[in-house]
Amino acid sequence: MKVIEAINLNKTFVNGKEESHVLKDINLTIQKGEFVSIMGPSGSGKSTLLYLLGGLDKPTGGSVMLEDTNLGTIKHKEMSKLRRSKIGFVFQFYNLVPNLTVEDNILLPVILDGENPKKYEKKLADILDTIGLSDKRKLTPRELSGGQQQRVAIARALVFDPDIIFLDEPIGNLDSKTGKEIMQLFQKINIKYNKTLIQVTHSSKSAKYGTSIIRLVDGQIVEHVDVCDEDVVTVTA
Ligand SMILES: Nc1ncnc2c1ncn2[C@@H]1O[C@H](COP(=O)(O)OP(=O)(O)OP(=O)(O)O)[C@@H](O)[C@H]1O
Repeated sequence: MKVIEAINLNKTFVNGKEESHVLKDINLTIQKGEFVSIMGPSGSGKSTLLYLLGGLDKPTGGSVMLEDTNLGTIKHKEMSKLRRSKIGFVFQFYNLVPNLTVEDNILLPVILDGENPKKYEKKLADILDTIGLSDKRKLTPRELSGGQQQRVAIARALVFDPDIIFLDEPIGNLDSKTGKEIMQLFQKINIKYNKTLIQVTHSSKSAKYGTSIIRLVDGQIVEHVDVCDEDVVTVTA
């Protein structure tokens, strides 16, 4: 089943008199359950593409369809609703609130949404178990390692049980051992929970935890290929 489709997608930034045409006629389809890695040289438009696919920015031409919804024309209020119910984001820097506990950071989207966090107690316990931080729920981010902080950010992205999770260089700030553990967690989320994941990465090692690779060069897709079976890093969940 198709979850995201980009049709003749273009993005041009205008700074004064200067125009930079960053994405050029991108056409792509992402299927449910895919774990896609967007790769390419610095400045090729990877993050721009991720933000357009996730509805964080609007195209200047063409469209992004999330199932039946056109993200370019959707109203602000509907987009906020969609973000809560269907889409999660994890960034390179964890963006946690320093003086809130692990559990309050995870439940922040629920609290901001005006919902009763008590209703999410079971969900919270399950997510803490998935990310392996059940015993750290009362700590604050400064009492955690970088990898643990990223796990909390992942948990926060999972709280509304989104279908699609967007990852912008999610292990870019971590050492290689911790990065590997986080990639294994994403693979578990992809396989065990059947979530669609889309990540921007510079690392071909981390791309191998996924199912396909999109290569961007100068704002154009030059390749969208499956990760070869022999290359896939398989984790026993
Ligand atoms: N808001 C903006 N205004 C103007 N130009 C922008 C804006 N955002 C991105 N760009 C430009 O678009 C181009 C692509 O940026 P983008 O961040 O998508 O690339 P990237 O492939 O993710 O790069 P990197 O690997 O270095 O993070 C760059 O030249 C950047 O300067």
